Amino acid sequence: MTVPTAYALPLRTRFRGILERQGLVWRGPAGWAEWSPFLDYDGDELVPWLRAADEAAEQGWPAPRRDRVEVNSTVPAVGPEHAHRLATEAGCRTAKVKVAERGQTLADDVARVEAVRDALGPDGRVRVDANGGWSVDEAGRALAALAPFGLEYAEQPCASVEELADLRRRLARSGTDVLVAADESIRRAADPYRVRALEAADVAVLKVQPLGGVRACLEIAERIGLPVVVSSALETSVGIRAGLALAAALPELPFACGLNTVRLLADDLVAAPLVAVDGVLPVGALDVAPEALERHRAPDAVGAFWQARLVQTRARAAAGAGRG
Ligand SMILES: O=C(O)CCC(=O)C1=CC=C[C@@H](O)[C@@H]1C(=O)O
Ligand SMILES: [Mg+2]
Repeated sequence: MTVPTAYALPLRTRFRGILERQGLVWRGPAGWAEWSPFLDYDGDELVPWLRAADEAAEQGWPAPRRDRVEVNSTVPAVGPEHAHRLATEAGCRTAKVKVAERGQTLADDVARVEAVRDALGPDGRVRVDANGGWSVDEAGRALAALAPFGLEYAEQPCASVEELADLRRRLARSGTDVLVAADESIRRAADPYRVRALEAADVAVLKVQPLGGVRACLEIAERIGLPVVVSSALETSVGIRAGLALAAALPELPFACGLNTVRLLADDLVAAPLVAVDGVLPVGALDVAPEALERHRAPDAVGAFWQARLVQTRARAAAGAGRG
C-alpha cells in the first residue's frame, strides 16, 4: 500500500458552498482509493466513507455488467447564460440543475432551468436538485413553475422523509407530473429504507463514499425497491471510478448517472480524467499520475489535518462505529 497523500484541488465554480475539494488518495493491492468526506461531515459519519476507500484499495469491486455508463452534466446555481454554456459544453443528453440555492429566488431557478432546457432541446432530459432547500409548500409552488420545462425528476426537494412523502401526495393530487428522488434522505439517514416504507420517493440516488462502498450500495439498491441513480460526492477521477463500478454492477440502470463532476474541478489526479465524451464514461483501468498528485499535494497543515482525520476515523471504525 502507498502512503495516503492529501490533495487539494480548486473548483471551477462554487458548488455546495465550497471552492476547493480536499481528500486523501492511496493505492492498495486492488487499486487506487479516495477518501474525501466533506468537511461538514464529522465523527461516526466518516466511517462509511472509509469503508468505501478500503473496499477500493483492498478488495476491488464486483464484476461489471456494462463497460460504459451514461452520465448527466451537473449545472451549479449559476446565471442562465453560464448554465446554458455548461449544459451545452458538457455534451450530455441529461442535465441536473441545482435549484433552491440560499440567497436566490424561484425566478432564478426558473431562468436557469429554462436556459438548460433551451440548451438541450426538447429531447434532452432535465432534472433539478434542491438539496432539501424547500418546504413542502415552496416545493409545490416551485415544481408547478418548473414542470412546464419538462422535468425528469426533482432530487431531494424537501429536507425530511416525511416532507418528501407529503409532497409526493400533493403533486399527485394537483396533477403536477414530477417524480421525486431521494438523496440526503438516503445518504445521511439512520435508516435509508424509511424512504421506501413511507413511499417518499420514486428514485433512489446512491453515492458510494457516504454509503460505505459499492457492495453496500448494491445491497441498498436491492432492498430499497426503487430505480437507482449513481451520483458522485464530487471526487477526483479516483473516487468517480468507484461510482462507475457501482453503476456498472447494478442489474438495471434506467437513468443517466451523476458522475460527470470532474468537469467541476479545475484539474484532476489522473492522466486521462473521467470526463464524459458524448455523455458517456468508460468503465476501465485508472492510474494516478505522480506528477499530477505532486502538483495538487495539499499544503502541510492541510495534509496533517487529513492524516489525523484518518487515524481518528480508523479508531472509530475499529470500535465498531458506522455499521449497520
Ligand atoms: O448528481 C450529480 O449530478 C453530481 C453530484 C452532486 O450533485 C452532488 C455531489 C456532492 C454533493 C452534493 O451536494 C451533490 C448532490 O446533492 O447530489
Ligand atoms: Mg443531491
